[in-house]
Amino acid sequence: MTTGNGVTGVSPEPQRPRTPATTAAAQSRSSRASRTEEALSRFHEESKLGEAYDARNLLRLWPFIKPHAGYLLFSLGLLIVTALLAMLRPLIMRGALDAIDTPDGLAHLTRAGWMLTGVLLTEQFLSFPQLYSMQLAGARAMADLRAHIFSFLHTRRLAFFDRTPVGRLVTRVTNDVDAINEIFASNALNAFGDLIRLVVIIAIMVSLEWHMSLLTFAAVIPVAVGVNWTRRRIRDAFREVRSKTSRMNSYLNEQVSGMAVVQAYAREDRSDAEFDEINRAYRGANNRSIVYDATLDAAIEMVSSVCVAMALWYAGRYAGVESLKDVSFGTLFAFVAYIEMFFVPIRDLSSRYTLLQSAMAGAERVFELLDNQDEDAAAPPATSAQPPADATAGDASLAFQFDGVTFSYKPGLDVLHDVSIAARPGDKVALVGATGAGKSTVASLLLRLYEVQSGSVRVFGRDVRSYPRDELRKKFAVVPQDVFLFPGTVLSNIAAGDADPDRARAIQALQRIGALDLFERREGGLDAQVLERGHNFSAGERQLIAFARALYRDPPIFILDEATANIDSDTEAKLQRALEGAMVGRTALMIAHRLSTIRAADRIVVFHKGCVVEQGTHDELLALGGIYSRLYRLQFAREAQEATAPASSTPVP
Ligand SMILES: Nc1ncnc2c1ncn2[C@@H]1O[C@H](COP(=O)(O)OP(=O)(O)OP(=O)(O)O)[C@@H](O)[C@H]1O
Repeated sequence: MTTGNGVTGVSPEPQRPRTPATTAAAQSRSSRASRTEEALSRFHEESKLGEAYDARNLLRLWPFIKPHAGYLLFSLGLLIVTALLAMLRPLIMRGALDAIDTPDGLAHLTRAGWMLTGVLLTEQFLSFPQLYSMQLAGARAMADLRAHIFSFLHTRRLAFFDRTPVGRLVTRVTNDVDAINEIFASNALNAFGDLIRLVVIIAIMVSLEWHMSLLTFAAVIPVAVGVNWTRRRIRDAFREVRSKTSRMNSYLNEQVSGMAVVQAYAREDRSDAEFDEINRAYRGANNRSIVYDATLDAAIEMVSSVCVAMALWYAGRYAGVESLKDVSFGTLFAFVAYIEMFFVPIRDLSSRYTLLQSAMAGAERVFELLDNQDEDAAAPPATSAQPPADATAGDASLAFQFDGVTFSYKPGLDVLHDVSIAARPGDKVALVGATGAGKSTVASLLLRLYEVQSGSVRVFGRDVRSYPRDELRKKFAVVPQDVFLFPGTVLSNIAAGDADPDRARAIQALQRIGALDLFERREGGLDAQVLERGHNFSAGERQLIAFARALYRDPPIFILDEATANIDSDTEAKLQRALEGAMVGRTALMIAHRLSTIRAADRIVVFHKGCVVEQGTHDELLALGGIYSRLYRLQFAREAQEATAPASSTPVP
């Protein structure tokens, strides 16, 4: 069900009598809900673009078209030939009709028939390579553009993905590029041929009979007014179509990804209603573009018919007039044919213009995305290892070091405040603190997924901003809380990022965490198929794969974000011991909620509301009697009692 203001609502509840208090509460709820809707809609809907289309956006496509320009030129060459050939047809007919009363009139007619056949066949014969080469150029250029956008996305910082819905990005790479491709696929570049045709037709018409030509040309004025009137509206309609497509893709992406929650919370009806709303908006935007397009088409068709009628009227009215004496039947026939031909390129030009508008809308969106380079220029240099001007040399004997780091995802809302942490090579540092205290953010900054606002983050003495991206990331292996698996096999997932997976190394990695048996028992073993997002593996199995992936990578620093959260205590105990061996000599940053993780640490850093409030060993912090000791008493002490017995009795694999 949809409310009047366009906000989707759930199925109606039974009406209760409303007191002033409940009404006020309901109003406040509804205004909150509509604010949320507005915010969501702002997030999903496209930003408003400039008033006029910038045709320069189409010129910016040239680098992608240039490598395939040969096909394009070939196609345009053929286009000129076919356009000129089409012009010959009425002239051939005129010759035949004018000669019909002469003694060899029939022979003329037969010759004209053969000539027409020849012209038509040549046109058709040439139109295949013309269309084929045009579409080939377009398909290849657009494939290059899609590849460019995709690699461009890889250079964006996470902050960019935080504020851009996935559906919008999908729309850029698919629908918007398709809209540009329509220039080639629908032969919009035939506009070039249309113009040539128009010029030739005008020249022929004037040479045939200039009075009647002027009547026809006068009709161009209402057509021009009509085209101009619809042009703006079609452009706006196309912009809206693009925007609604993007919204629909975003919504579909969210709903399909969150299908488990939708079904578990019986949210299907509400989702249907929301989708209905988006779908209706999309259909409305499409309808508007269709209406304007059809109106323009019909108007041009009507003007063309009126012109033919006027030409016939003129010829009939002034048949005996001196200046028209030489208008033969053949000329009149050819003239009427040229009037119809005259409006074809005009009509085609307007529909090609419509396509061009759609393509420009697509190009505008694509380049809007590609232009955000400055905003997200935070992508680390790919090759240069030059440190930024404000980077100072750090202590090279430290594996990593946070020095007075302050960071916020949104301006003014500090998530980390003046954080200083350091770890020597081989140290195991645990970050402890309440939910939302900023622990995972520390890990993100270490990988330079986000940029610090002040202070510095150094890895092996070097500011992370001075590292080429690949070099920095190679120093880490991350085992996140929520493991992402790519479709493929267990082996390809363990060897993620490795084009040529090393099976022996993957087996060794699984062996080291004591999970080889578990995966070998599975049908297919290491070659068992992993479906999208690893849905056919349990959360614990996914975490084990992530551990194996980390060991396979063999980096100097591990980041474990509550990495054993989904593993049963028995397996976790085995894993802990196996990891102790595997991680000897390596540095680890462990984000910990469980005592077992904290126990493995040499040093514990306690976070509270984005600040480091305590640092030290387990015993030191207990003795301090601060936040950690309170946390320990409330949470870990019970866990310790429960875990001691089974954990200590479990044999090491
Ligand atoms: N991408 C993001 N954009 C905006 N805010 C974010 C983002 N990621 C985290 N935050 C906010 O930053 C704060 C710290 O988040 P962080 O994930 O670092 O906490 P945490 O201590 O790891 O929490 P948890 O223990 O629940 O994993 C939280 O208030 C969170 O809402």
